[in-house]
Order: sequence, then C-alpha cells, then structure tokens
Amino acid sequence: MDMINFKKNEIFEADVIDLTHEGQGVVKIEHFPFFVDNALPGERIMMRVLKVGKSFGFGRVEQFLTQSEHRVNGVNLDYLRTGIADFGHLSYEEQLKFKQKQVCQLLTKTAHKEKFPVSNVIPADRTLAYRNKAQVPVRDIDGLLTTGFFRKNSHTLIPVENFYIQAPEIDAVILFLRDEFRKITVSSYDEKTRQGWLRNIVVRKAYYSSEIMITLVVTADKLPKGTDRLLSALTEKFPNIKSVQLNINADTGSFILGKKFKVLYGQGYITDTMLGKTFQISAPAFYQVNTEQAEKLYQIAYDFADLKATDVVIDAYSGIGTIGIGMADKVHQIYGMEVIPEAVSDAKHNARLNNLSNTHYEVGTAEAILPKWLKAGIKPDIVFVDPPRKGLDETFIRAASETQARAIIYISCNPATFARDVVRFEEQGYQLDKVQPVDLFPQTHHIELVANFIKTSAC
Ligand SMILES: C[S@@+](CC[C@H](N)C(=O)[O-])C[C@H]1O[C@@H](n2cnc3c(N)ncnc32)[C@H](O)[C@@H]1O
Repeated sequence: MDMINFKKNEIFEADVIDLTHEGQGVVKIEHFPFFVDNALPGERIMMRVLKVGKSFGFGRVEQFLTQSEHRVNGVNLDYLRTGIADFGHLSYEEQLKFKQKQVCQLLTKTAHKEKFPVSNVIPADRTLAYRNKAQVPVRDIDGLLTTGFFRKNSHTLIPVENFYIQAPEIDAVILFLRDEFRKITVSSYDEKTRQGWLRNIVVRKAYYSSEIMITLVVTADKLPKGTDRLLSALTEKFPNIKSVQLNINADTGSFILGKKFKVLYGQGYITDTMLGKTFQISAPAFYQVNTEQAEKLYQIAYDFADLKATDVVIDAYSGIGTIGIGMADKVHQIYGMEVIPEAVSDAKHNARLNNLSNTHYEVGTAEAILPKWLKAGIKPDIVFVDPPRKGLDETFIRAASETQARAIIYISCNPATFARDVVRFEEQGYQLDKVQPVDLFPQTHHIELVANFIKTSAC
C-alpha cells in the first residue's frame, strides 16, 4: 500500500483508538500512528498534523466531533503539556483501571505471565494537592524571572502558578520567592549561555508536621544583595519554614541537585512522621512524595512479608530508613543500604529518634553491599527492595536469591523494569505471588506497586 505523504498542518478526521502510557491519544491514519495530547480513546476528532517522523507522528486536536464519557472537562492544558498532570483529563476511576491494565500488559509482554491476577489499584483519598515536594525550574521569559514547568521532552518553560497536584502552601512559597527574587533582580539560569544564578526552587512540606524546607539550586554560593531581607520576609510569612539551603550546581548535566549544600536559615532538614514513626529528612535524601499513599504501600509490604519477631530483614535501597524503621519493632534485626550518604546519616539518626537499637545502615550500592553481607554470614529471612526507576541490578538479584530468604518484597515505581526483574527472580527460584498497585501519583501516568516473591526451590 502506498504510504500517505503527510504534510505539516494537514487536517484529518480520525478516531482515537488508544492511550499511550504517558497519556497521549493514539490515532491511526492509513495504519500510520499519530500521538495526540488531550485526546482520549473513543473520541472522534479533527486532528492537525504537527510533526511527521519515519514511523510515527504528532498531532493536535483541532476540534472534538465526539467526546469520551470519561473525559474531565476544564483541566488546564498546561498540566497535560508539561506532564504535571498528564492524565488530568481522564476520570480518576479510569486512571486507576488504566494503571492496572498497564501492569497486566507488562507482565504478559515482558514476563510472559498471561492473566496474572494483579489486584485493583488502591485509590488515593486525596487526588489533588497531594504532593509534598516540588522541583520547579526558574528561567527568564521576556526578561522576567519566571517559575513554572518544562514542556514535555523539552526545556521550554511554561509559566505555572497553581501546580494542581502539590500542597497549595508549596505553590504559595514558590510564588512568594519568585516575586521577591524579581524585586531584588536576581538573575535566572540560561542553559544556552550557562549564565545566571537561580536554576531551581525545591520545596518540601512535611505532610503531618507541616515543616517546610526550601532548597535554592544556584550556580554559585555568592548571595545576591537583598537576600537577608528576603529570608526575613519569607520566614515571617511562612513561620513553619525550618530550613532554607543553597545547593550549588554549576554543571550542565540533567541532575537538578549538585553535591554541595549550604544552610542559609534554620537547620539542614525537616522532620515528619510516617506510620507513627518520626523521620528526619535531609535535602538530598529521597522521601515518597505522597505520604498518605506511601503509608498504605508500606503497610501492604509488611502484610505481604508476614513479619515474625525472629526475622532478620534486609531493607535494600533504604533511603532515610522509612521502610525498615516502620517495621523494626516487629522483627529481630534490620540491615539497610543506600548510596546517598546524607540519607544513610538520616536513617541512623531516625533509628535513634525512634529508640531502636536493632538497625544497621551502610552507604554503598545494594549490588556491592549485599554480596559482602552474605559473605559475612548475614542470613535474612525477608529481603525488601525499593529501587529507583531503573530497577534492580542483575548482581543484586543473584545475591538476593542466594540469601534463600523466604520472601522478597519488591516495591517498584516502574512496572516495565519490575516486569523485567520478575523474569530474573523466577529464573533464580523465586515465584511471583502477589502484585498490588497503589496510586501514589493521581492525575499522572506514574505507577507504584508492591509485589511479593516466594521461594520455590533451593538455589
Ligand atoms: C525509590 S527510593 C526508596 C527509598 C526508601 N526505601 C523510601 O521508601 O523512602 C530508591 C533509593 O535507592 C537509592 N539508590 C539508587 N541506586 C542505588 C543503588 N545502586 N544501591 C543502593 N541504593 C540506591 C536512591 O538514592 C534512593 O534513596
């Protein structure tokens, strides 16, 4: 069949037949796929061609001829364009079904587990304003320091004042800082020239304690004139601010934070509680952005593990120790490892804060430390893993399987790498038993799940 020679700005009438995992509608014209923002399956649209590649293109909705019954109307399109809320136009019930389907499809496709009984996604009670953390880029637009979010797959700043899914007080702090920085004519970072001072504003607001920590990511630690007055005004307006820090990052890479921090006000951390335990959280350390849902996630992980008072437990990728400390008084001993030194200091401090004497934390990669612990004779009964999006290293999976632990509890924020790791664990004699997604990220495509593997054969 001859392929249509699509031209930019041409308009076609078409059905939206699917949704990508990042929330774009899929339209096929003569078998050629186009990805379209703000288009839902079941809708018929007039689509304008924006860009055509070799095997797919991008389009824009010019007009809706019919709309899906699952559409949420009136959502600011910037939330879709930036990915702040790339599923904001889909009803929450459908978002949950879509996420469950994604997990099933990945288990079928990657792990060849047809019809694995993935449980229904545990919904969030709070589907907006739930995030306890914002990382907002700062750039100039028409000569004016502006805060917002990058358009998806680009570094073009779209101004945003109401971030919709994060705690409103975080938005208020960002706007206050933006306006004050404008007054003292602070320069914002320019990626092309690598000039300018302020790159990002990172704000965390602890969910239960309401303590706020602000990190200003800047290119040099010299403070602009007027910063002292600005800090006084800021902390007077928001008395729950406990920490303001500079983070110096003059690199061109894509990491938001540099290595060096300097405290400008208060202390270098905030404190919050999770499942009744107290946690100190430093600026470079990971902390789940949806506290209420993370508590549900961790509780399910503990239930899957069927903890016993005699259990020796490994908490791999331990961050500030939340998972291990949350169960430490129910088991014999916790061993945790984590690459970020400040997070490990937090974990050690957090164990003391919670009067625990049965935890041990080390700085290093899970794949290097676990084999070392095995050699030293540590024999865990349960291994918890909570890796970043790239999932587990093969060396780690082999070592975790060699432990002969009775179960491995896997918390994943990326079902694609999780499905890959399912295959590896099953090759090593651990059978996937249960998969429970929990919605930590309403209005977005992100999926979190907890799974357990049980030992089936001696390795
Ligand atoms: C998803 S977070 C989980 C943290 C913690 N379990 C929690 O619930 O807050 C993943 C953690 O793994 C750490 N990390 C990344 N790569 C690692 C590695 N190779 N070995 C150990 N920790 C790693 C990150 O710094 C981060 O703290």
